[in-house]
Amino acid sequence: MDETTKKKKKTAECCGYPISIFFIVVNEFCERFSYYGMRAVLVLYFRYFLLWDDDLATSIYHAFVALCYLTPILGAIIADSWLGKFKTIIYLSIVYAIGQVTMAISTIHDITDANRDGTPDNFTFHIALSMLGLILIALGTGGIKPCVAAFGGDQFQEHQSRQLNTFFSVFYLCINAGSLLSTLITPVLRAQECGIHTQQQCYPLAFGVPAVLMVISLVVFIAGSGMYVKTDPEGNIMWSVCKCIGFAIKNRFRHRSSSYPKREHWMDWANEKYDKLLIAQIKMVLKVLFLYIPLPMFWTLFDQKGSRWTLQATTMSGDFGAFILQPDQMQTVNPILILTLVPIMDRLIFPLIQKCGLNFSPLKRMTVGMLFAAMAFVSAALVQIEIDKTLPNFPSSSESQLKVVNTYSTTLNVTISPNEHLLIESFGSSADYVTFDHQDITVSLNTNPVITKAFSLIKGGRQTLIIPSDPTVMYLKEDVKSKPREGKNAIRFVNGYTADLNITNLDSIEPSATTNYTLVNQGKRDFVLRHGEQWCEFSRKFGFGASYTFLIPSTVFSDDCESITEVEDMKPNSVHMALQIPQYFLITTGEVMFSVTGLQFSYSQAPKNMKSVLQAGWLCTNAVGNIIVLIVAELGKLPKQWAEYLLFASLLVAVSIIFSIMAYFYTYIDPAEIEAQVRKEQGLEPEEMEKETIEMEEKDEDQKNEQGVKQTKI
Ligand SMILES: CC(C)C[C@H](NC(=O)[C@@H](N)Cc1ccccc1)C(=O)O
Repeated sequence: MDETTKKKKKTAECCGYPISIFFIVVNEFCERFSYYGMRAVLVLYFRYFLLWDDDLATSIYHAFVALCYLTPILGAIIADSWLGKFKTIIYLSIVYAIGQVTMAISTIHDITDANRDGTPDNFTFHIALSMLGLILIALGTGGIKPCVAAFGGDQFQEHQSRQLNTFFSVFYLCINAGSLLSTLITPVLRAQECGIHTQQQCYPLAFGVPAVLMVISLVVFIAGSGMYVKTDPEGNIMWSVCKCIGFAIKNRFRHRSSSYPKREHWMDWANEKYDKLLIAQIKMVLKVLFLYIPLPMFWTLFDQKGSRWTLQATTMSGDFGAFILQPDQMQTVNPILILTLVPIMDRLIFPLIQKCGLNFSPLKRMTVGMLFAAMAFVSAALVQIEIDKTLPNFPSSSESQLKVVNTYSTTLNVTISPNEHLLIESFGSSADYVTFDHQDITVSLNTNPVITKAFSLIKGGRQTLIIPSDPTVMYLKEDVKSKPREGKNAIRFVNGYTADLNITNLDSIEPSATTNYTLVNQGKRDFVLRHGEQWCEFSRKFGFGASYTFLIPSTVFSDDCESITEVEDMKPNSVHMALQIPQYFLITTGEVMFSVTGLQFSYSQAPKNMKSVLQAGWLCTNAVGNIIVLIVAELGKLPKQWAEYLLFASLLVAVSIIFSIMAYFYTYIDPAEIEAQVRKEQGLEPEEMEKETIEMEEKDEDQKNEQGVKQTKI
């Protein structure tokens, strides 16, 4: 039975949809849960389990994401040239599940924690195992990605073209439902404590649940195997494509003299040796791939949601009254909006546009999607301008900033050479930082006798001059010079008490000493101060992104911690995270128009034996977009973040103009019809041809109207 016949095999239907689709969308839901769930805790695993620094953790994370969108090419080649989509999905899902299990095992600290101190003793083992796991996951997730969407499309018969379009929307909904649930659940699992010998953050559970979901995904897919329409690969198609293109180029070069008549298309130079059908199919694929060239720019903006926009959120306030939103949780707005916008677009907006007689063809939708993404970045720039107004005035690389804290018993007159005079009361501080364009300063205090001391400030840094109860030992302490990470608050204590103090979660602190900064989350936090039998409790409510120095006086125990003074080194964030919602709304509207349409378009414009290849080409635009983000991050940025957002928005507008011109010259095709025409011209399979022609006539006209199809002969 050849493939065309298989396509006509009657499949079980429910409400006009093939029942097999149910297994495919559930499989996609579980797979995306597995992928995004693992991704949600990956950077934290690198940072706090493997103890990598921020730069290494984020670079490896982005490299992994880019790899996940490069491996689709491999999966597509295997599927279209060798195993077929069904077997490729099964085999690569097994690789994927093994990868997830390997990753989960690599996070069990007890495996190498011989001394039972809660940290692994052999990091090489954990790094090697997790890298192996990640490579297998990238192979699996990327490899099956182009096959699953195309395999879903294959389940539909010719008369189900409207259902086919809805399938791609439902498919996208499942992706986002899976990713939304897992991004909410896995961080909670990670926050649990577990372990055999010592209780630690529960990474094995956070990675284990995605591994289980991947196994379920595989089982669900296998469960549907009796119902699928399975198309066999037609030999090593990719190799034939490469050879055919190579021959056309060589042949064209050999006949470059003007004495040879021109051919309609450069691929026609392969006519002498290759089948007309193959040449026609290659032309279809190349036309679409050419159209994809500008598309990575969309993903370059889109993928910055996870990086730049999350960083932007760390400088904002996430207090929504009824709940507190962490900066990285803001990203879940995207899948939530997808779940609401896809049905609205499909059921309301697109039909309405069609009713108005406007031809909103797929390529027009994609162009508008790009413009929405550009508007999202303009919105991000406006929000950034608002944030910048509230940010502290951090020192430039040539400046130094200094603040003075006085824990001496009386008010002091502090003179900082050459002409800075500050009057600072006991257990108080200078109002704000003083900026110097030189590093060497001399500080004089109006004590009796006058105390004078020279200091060298840090270039580009912020410091506090701590004047303790014995001012002769005044000293400099380095301050935070950027907003604390993840919207947390940086706090520290100066011990003005006469003896050592113990403070909850901090090391013991000597008299006159200052602790290093500790990061605390938003909300009410309690600290217990102890010295021997004496203790008192001290509570403070924190917002987002502030920094404080708490001055502990000698009377701290007699007045039950009441006299602790708070010095605000950095104001809490005041611009609300809700202001990011418009930019999320715009980028998600853009995503629905661009990504869901692109998925459908890549399927509908591909010849039947190259459906996965074109899906892989589509996913590759995402990989290139991710790589551009990496390069831009490395190359440094514009001095102002809002300017960078505007630059990206303008670049995308320029790219969308180029894309719209390319789209104008693109003629939509029905690959099946073109293949039938070529076969007819070749005088092949007359019976088969007849059947196809009848079916094509029966085909739903709606799709053509919807897509603005202009049938053409390649
Ligand atoms: C890039 C892929 C083609 C598209 C797809 N991604 C999405 O649908 C995102 N909206 C999912 C998401 C979830 C959570 C946070 C950000 C984005 C995919 O993964 O297949």
